[in-house]
Amino acid sequence: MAPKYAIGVDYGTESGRAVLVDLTDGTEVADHVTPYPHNVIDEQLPDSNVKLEFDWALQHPGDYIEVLKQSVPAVMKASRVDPADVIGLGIDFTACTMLPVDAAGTPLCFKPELKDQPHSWVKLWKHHAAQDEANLINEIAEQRGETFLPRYGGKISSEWMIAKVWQILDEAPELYEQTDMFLEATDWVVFQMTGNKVRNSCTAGYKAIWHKQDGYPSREFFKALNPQLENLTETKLRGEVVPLGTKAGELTPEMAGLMGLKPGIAIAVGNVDAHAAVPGVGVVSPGKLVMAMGTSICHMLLGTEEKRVEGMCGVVEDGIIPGYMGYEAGQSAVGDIFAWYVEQGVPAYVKEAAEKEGVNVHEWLEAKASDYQPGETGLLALDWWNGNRSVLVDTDLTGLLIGCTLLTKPEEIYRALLESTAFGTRKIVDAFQDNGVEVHELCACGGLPQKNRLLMQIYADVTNREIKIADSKQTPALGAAMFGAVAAGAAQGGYDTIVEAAQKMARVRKDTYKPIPENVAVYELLYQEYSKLHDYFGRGENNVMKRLKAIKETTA
Ligand SMILES: Nc1ncnc2c1ncn2[C@@H]1O[C@H](COP(=O)(O)OP(=O)(O)O)[C@@H](O)[C@H]1O
Ligand SMILES: O=C(CO)[C@H](O)[C@H](O)COP(=O)(O)O
Repeated sequence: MAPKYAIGVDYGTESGRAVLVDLTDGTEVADHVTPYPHNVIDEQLPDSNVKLEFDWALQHPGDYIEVLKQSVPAVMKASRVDPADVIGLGIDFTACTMLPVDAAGTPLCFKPELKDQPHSWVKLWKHHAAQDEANLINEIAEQRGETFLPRYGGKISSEWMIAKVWQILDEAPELYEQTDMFLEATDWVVFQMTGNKVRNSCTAGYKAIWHKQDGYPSREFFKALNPQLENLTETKLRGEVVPLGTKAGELTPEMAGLMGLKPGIAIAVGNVDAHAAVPGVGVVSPGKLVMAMGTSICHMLLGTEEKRVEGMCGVVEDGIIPGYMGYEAGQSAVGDIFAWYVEQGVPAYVKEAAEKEGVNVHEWLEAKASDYQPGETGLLALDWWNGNRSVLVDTDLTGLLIGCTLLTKPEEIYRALLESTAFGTRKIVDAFQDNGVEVHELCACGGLPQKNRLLMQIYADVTNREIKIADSKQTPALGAAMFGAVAAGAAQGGYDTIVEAAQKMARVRKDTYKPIPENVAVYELLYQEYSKLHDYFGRGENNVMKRLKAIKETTA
């Protein structure tokens, strides 16, 4: 029989990419990236004078369709694979990236009369302007002794569905009324391809407080937030929630025409980028922490029991791999911090030198920073440039760099920023380990492990654990393709379970990053200092970051 193929489409923060995968062994035959034409909308609405407030991050839903229109035909063309041999397609997405739609499923921002209303647009995962609502959700849930709270590390994040929905109700009540449903963007794109509105258990579980046995929180809880939210889950969040790997439907003839595929192929229910990466890197059993390392890091882990872990993003039964508890934690900015420094903090001579040497600024700084030993810069940083997702769960926290002198060099600051993110990951590893969820080894995927060797060695040294690296450059997309193959099923040339698909299709590289004992010892000392700063600024002893933010908001 001719080999069969599936396509995985990975929707990242700034771009979407499609990968065409051979189902016999996971070979990535072709890939193509489409940058989102509108990128992240965080200053002004498109074709409008409307300026956005601080902490907003929106997207244009049309950009997601553009990825299907450009990247899918591009991989078909490059591979010369016969469309008849493509049996399934899966997608993964950033989350919670959500949007309000009308009864026909049309995004409200597509309506001319609503396009100038910021709340009609897609709220990207890193939209952090619903922190007030998140704080109240946590306060009220705690007062009421809601049993869901421990499943989310004790705090519901402002990045998630309920805080974002409530912000819309608070700030744009008419738009809330006009909304027929709030959908995760991943479910909306699947709806575009199949005509079926199906909610996936992964985003519902991690981002919308849905539980396999208990469903959503009670009407009483929502009423306590705001009486207008009492019926939220039966109305604007209604819809069947189905497990990962389920076939959401078949590709419609119209979309097949746009994408260069055959109508009727199996489309898997939506998934989250980091979660799809777990089978993508071949992890289908406990003890192996998968780090999806890009603009942010998501830390994914399987376990057999539901444990309480401070500040984790969530534990969801079957949330990653069926049969296991799926744990998620994360850091809201990692690559984004390095990007900030490269774009905003580096002197002109660095940019000129990098250009002269034919490397990018990251590469130039990495090479220079590699000449330093751990501790030699005298610097230490807190990695909260975009708030803290785990373990403090507080988007109002901000960055900190300590130890600068008149002799401090850009590469030293760059190294301190790399180290700060490794310390943030160590906090997460320790939180799991200390609460009985074992972490034996780390598996890294995403853009960063391909780009920065120094960063990966620092992570091995700071966590004192070996790090395996995914062989795929597009691990979430590979995982999404696996789910596409499962949606198609073995009878069509796919797989019946995600475990089988991962065993056949995933690979890690032979070379790994191993901790260097001398570095581990110094980083242990630095980590103790990091921990003191972490608790001092992050646990209420000195709320200077919040006070500065409050002053900024009143004077802006
Ligand atoms: N050489 C480098 N070292 C460290 N970070 C880098 C380097 N090159 C790019 N980055 C960062 O990588 C991030 C993009 O990661 P990537 O995995 O490609 O994207 P995404 O998170 O959107 O999927 C950006 O935040 C960028 O600043
Ligand atoms: O919270 C998430 C998953 O649960 C986001 O999707 C993620 O943090 C964004 O990913 P990336 O940095 O790869 O764009």
